[in-house]
Amino acid sequence: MKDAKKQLMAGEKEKRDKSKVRVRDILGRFRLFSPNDKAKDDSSTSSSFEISSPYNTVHRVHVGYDGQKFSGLPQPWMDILLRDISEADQKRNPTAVVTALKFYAASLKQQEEGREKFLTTNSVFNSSDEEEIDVQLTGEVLQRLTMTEDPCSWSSSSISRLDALPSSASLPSPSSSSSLSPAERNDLPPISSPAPPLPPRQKSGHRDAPPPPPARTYKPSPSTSSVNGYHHLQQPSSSSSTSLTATASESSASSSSSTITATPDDVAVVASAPTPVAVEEKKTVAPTPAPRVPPKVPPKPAHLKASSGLGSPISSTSLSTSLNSIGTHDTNDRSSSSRDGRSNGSSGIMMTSSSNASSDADPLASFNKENEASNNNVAPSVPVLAPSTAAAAASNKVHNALNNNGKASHLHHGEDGPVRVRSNAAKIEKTKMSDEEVITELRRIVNPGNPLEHYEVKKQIGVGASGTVYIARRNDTKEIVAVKRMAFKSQPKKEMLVTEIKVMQQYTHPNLVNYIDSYLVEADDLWVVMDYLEGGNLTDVVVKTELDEGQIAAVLKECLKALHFLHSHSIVHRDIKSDNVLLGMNGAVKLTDMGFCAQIQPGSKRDTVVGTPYWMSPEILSKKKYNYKVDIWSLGIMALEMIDGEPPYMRETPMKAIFLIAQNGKPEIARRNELSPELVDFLDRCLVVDPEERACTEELLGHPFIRTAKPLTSLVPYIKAVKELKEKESRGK
Ligand SMILES: Nc1ncnc2c1ncn2[C@@H]1O[C@H](COP(=O)(O)OP(=O)(O)OP(=O)(O)O)[C@@H](O)[C@H]1O
Repeated sequence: MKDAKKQLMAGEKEKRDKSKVRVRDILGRFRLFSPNDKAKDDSSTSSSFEISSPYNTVHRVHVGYDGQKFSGLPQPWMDILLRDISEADQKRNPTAVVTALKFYAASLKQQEEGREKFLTTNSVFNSSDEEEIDVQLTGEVLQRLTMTEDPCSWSSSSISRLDALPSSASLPSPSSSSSLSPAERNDLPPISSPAPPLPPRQKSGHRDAPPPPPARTYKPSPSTSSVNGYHHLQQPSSSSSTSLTATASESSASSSSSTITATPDDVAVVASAPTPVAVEEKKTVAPTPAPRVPPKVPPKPAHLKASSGLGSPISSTSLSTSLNSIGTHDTNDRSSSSRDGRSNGSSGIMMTSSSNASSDADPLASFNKENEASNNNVAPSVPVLAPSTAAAAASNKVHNALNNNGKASHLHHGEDGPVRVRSNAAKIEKTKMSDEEVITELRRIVNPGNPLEHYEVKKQIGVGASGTVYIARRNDTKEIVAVKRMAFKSQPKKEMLVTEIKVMQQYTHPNLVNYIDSYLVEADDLWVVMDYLEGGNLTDVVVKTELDEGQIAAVLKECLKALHFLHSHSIVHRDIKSDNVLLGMNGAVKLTDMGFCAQIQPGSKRDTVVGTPYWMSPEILSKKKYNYKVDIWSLGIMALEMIDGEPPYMRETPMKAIFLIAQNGKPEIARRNELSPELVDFLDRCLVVDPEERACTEELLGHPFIRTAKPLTSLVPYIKAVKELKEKESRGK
């Protein structure tokens, strides 16, 4: 290995001397990223755990925690948990374990659907699909957790939920609401003791550390047999749990639950009967609890005050709260909830997952809304078809969803004339569009005709999760473009592709990869034609070379300009990482991959889990409400990528990485002492756990570190060197 590296280095020495490109002495991550290696790596990491994939199935895993260790997990999960997170660590921070388990559960869902993006360094699809996977903690777990860890870590999660509570709501939380969770303790060490030290990330040598997990292609371990404790329960998709209300036994660990208690995040602690039955929990009416003194509810943030009506309470009879139910908050039938948040005689606490943003479950909803709103300084709205078309039906669906989102009432025409009906009295319609509707919508936004009449496809340049990217030449102008071709019908998240095209069509900026055309050939072969960025992606550069601080500042400045543009149009990118930064041979730096973009109305927040674990902000991982500040966190992680060649915890398994992010919050800056104070401060402003305290694009664009940016041309020798190295590598194969 060392010899090969020496040879490679020698071969490039001459050029490097000339261009002074500092080549990184680590190639592992890059190699793992090669599409050819993908299948190999996947197969090497897969084991024998297989889960069938019935439609509309709820998988529920009831997890117990006795203060010492987790129980009730299927054995393969337990094996992975023990392999990745030591018992001591589990004990130290069970909440972080739960966060990791939630992601693991979601990864199984992804696996069932044949998607392999989850728990890899590739992007994670949003969690609206994950609502049907459910990890529930049972028994004494809440009580134990609140006793064994910092009790305030639970309540801090509740704080974010409390934002949406009616101010009169009481919260009989066992813990104080004033303290911060581990994840919120910015700049402080983890709760009880520090996390296990990370492997040192020296420039050279750290790749020779103990064998790392397959970094870019991690896949959860499968098993050949069905597993204990893993239930498949048929349930209509529309009835997926969306309540954030959670219940727990209050005092007696062995008795059935008698008190409704708010729990952290979306963690459902179902009735503490020894063997709870998942689906029935929704129908259970908890006995009326003894009155409890409500703790002080933190003041509601100003941006939520005006929208209390949006936080339509969810019935406490919806006891089953999915760990993965976020992002589905508009699908509940809230008709049974009364105004004060109580229902069916239950005196449980009502919490709502509704944010005052539109649904995350359907990114189109917000987009269509945006289209309808006049946004003249950006781009023309997408035209609306006649109501008789399927597109109009889809559009109506979106309208219904928006109306039913608690934002508007509508007129009901009864015998005695129109009656204004409260929006939350109407049945909420699930906003998810059918495949047919999505295709109709797609047809509406793509160019008509055959792309082969306009473009000549030259050669393949890359393979992504959703399709293959080619170089092509435009017949009329002879311009070289990139074409991404996707088999649309087999895409797991068709709406996201439509979203991506819409974002690209509507928002053009010098620091975004610009859209040129799109076509749908024979209802399946989707072409998206865009700028060709010959320099490839930033990942290749950060893995193979070491940029200096001036160059790092130059890249960050360009990314910040793109983010500033997106954020000022209320768009959050949600998947910022080096893989999604493309480079031109002239040093141009452009953001790509708009599939996860979402519209966030100013002042509002979202809660769908979207992104790529290693780059994800703590608030996304812990399923709190978030806003555009998530991009700033990810940008900080990307800065660390440029410094170290990889994001923090990259050498850990994804499960452990999620645990560590949830536990530690802000990552350790391994080479802090080697960095300029300006760069350290820049990182410190991006990697702030509390998003309210985290810098915005405006602040960062004026940051002293960004002012040290070198000209973009300084990147050119690096981009060229990497291209040559890659070509050499592919010739050697
Ligand atoms: N406009 C472009 N110009 C040059 N190279 C590109 C362009 N778009 C993508 N690529 C390259 O093609 C490869 C595949 O890109 P793609 O966007 O499909 O990857 P992905 O992000 O993994 O997939 P997906 O977007 O489907 O999740 C990557 O190496 C990327 O750098």
